[in-house]
Amino acid sequence: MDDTDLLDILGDGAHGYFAGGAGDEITLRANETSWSQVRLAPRVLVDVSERDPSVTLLGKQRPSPIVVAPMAYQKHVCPDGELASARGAARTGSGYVLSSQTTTAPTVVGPEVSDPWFQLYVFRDRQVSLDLVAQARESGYEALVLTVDFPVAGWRERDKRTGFRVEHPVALNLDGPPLTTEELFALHDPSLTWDDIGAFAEAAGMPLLLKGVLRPDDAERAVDAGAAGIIVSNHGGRQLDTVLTGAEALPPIVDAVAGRADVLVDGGIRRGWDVAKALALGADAALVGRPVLWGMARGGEEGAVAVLEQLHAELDSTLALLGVPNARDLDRGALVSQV
Ligand SMILES: Cc1cc2nc3c(=O)[nH]c(=O)nc-3n(C[C@H](O)[C@H](O)[C@H](O)COP(=O)(O)O)c2cc1C
Ligand SMILES: CCCCC(=O)C(=O)O
Repeated sequence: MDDTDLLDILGDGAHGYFAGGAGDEITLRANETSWSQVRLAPRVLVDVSERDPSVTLLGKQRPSPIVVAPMAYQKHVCPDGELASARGAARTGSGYVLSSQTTTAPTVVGPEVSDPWFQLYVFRDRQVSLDLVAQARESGYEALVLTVDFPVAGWRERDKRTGFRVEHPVALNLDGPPLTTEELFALHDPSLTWDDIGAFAEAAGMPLLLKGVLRPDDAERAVDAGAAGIIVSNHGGRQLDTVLTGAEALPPIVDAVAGRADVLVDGGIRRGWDVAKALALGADAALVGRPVLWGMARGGEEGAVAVLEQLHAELDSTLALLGVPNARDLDRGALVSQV
């Protein structure tokens, strides 16, 4: 996709923050290429006159396996911010995860989309996190996504160069002058361990998913700690550069979890056939991040809808051409080999 316009729309600071990754951005690039290296093996002469993309997540049928990933500070992308992405998700039957680094309150976003999930960061001031959990519970969120790959920020050279500053992230009640991302990231609690997970699971009062898991042993530990789901993710290549990709990490994690929890994946999913590959490798759903932001940058809510509609149309085309009309029937038999 030609994205030369995004720098003009967003400016150097915001563009660097939203598009960028950590270090040399090796993982950022690998996220996309590793999906393209998974090869599909279509079956012919299957009746594909009716296709069904629905999946089951947290025990409930969902119209689509595509979920909008939690992403911070969306008012820097378009004026409606998180309302644009949430409405885009609602209009296309996509799932939605609101970031706890939101620029629109959870209470405002919640009613816009059915069964949204709330992403939580654990801040040094744990009360701030617990207050966010309470807000999410009261405004009808279905699940809590605890992100565990951000004890400290990744080494983000674009932000260091531009000094990008964030306007008032509402959830943190930070009035006062805009803060650099480094100042905001320093609010995270780097001392969080497995011992703390139980307390958040209890406070949640709703199913808990752990986001940012890349190892099967950690996935098993998450299941043992009571997680209802695992999100296999390297944070869009923004944390530790040169870590493995979602496509690489997914199969052994699916095997280790062995159906005891839902498994989702993200990072570099750009096309409907990437979504199909994620499901074929054993994921229950796939999260999409930056493409939704690029739609919003170009056209607000309508732009988010356009991106999500195209992903759904591509998935539908993939189910037909692959000879697997129901997304829930995708398995490794649809693939030549794993990455
Ligand atoms: C600008 C930006 C902000 C993000 N903010 C958050 C966040 O607040 N919480 C979180 O758990 N993940 C966050 N992520 C990571 C995404 O949820 C997701 O893991 C990743 O972007 C998926 O990769 P993709 O952008 O290649 O689709 C952010 C990603 C981006 C690009
Ligand atoms: C303080 C967290 C900021 C959002 C985030 O997760 C990211 O920029 O990747």
